[in-house]
Amino acid sequence: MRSAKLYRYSLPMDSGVILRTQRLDSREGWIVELRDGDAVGYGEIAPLPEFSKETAAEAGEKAQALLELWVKGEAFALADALPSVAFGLSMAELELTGGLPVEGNYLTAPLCAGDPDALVVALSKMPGDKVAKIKVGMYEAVRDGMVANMFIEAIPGLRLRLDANRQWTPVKARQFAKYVKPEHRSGIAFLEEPCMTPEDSLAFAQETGINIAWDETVRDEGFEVKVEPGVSAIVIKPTMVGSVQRCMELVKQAHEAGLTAVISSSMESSLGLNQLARFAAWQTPDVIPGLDTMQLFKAQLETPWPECGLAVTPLSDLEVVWQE
Ligand SMILES: O=C(O)CCC(=O)c1ccccc1C(=O)O
Ligand SMILES: [Mg+2]
Repeated sequence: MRSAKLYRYSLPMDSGVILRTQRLDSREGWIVELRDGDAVGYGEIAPLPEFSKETAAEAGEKAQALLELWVKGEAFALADALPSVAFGLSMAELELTGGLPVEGNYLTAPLCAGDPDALVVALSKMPGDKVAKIKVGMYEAVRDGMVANMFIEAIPGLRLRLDANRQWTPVKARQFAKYVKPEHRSGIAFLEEPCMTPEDSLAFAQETGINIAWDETVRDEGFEVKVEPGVSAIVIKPTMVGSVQRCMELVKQAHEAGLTAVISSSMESSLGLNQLARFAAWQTPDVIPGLDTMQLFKAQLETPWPECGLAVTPLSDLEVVWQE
């Protein structure tokens, strides 16, 4: 006997969270609960404003329509579903059927969105390989270059991930590269999406010897994983990419092409983030995932994130918007 519930959540965010042009005061999304006999599975559907194409309202409506069919015994038709809906429903089904291993990789790459000193502290506590992620492209490219240099010099063995979110013109990208000493360039594991177009980013990688990674490009129409000079990784954000099956296919293609696949957050709640940590441990066991986004929240949801002291709202406190 199948049954399902759709919960609505709204979680307060840290006051400084800015997404592209807008401040994000609260994170809005849906949790699906699937039941079949004694088995239960959860999934999170939370389009990210300014990044996802769909809104939370649209995703909620589509999810409900698919859930209505599912409780009647039909399979989820996810091929044309909105990415966030495809991800949440497929994840809930995977958990329901016992397909998602319990063990997670909670050793995420510390994310620096502002204070470099906080990052030095986080890195000094990090066991094993030291990997960190820094957002660039928001201020002067020259400053970004100096910050990258400084970290690589200060922390031996650091593998730095940088992310410009397509902010630079080729000229600005070159200004950045000029300030990263040639002997330090290999300390940059990759720079995500330096330029506005993939063509300019590829040219930048070849010109500078700095490896790049695709993130936004992975979600572009017609994207295919391929071997390209200067490209070392693809970043997979399941909420923006789609079903777990599609994400697994991308991981497999990346590995076949000799690329690193990095599972990364779209600022899911602690419930979704925990599932991503489990997904990452399973699908990309040798790679540190990009999941350091709990620091952007002021509350957790249902499943606590390790070592996060924020209060946890249980699912039972949420509004159930639909159930059958
Ligand atoms: O990838 C990570 O390490 C953290 C997540 C992250 O940077 C991110 C989170 C939400 C939206 C966009 C991005 C991004 O990679 O640009
Ligand atoms: Mg990115």
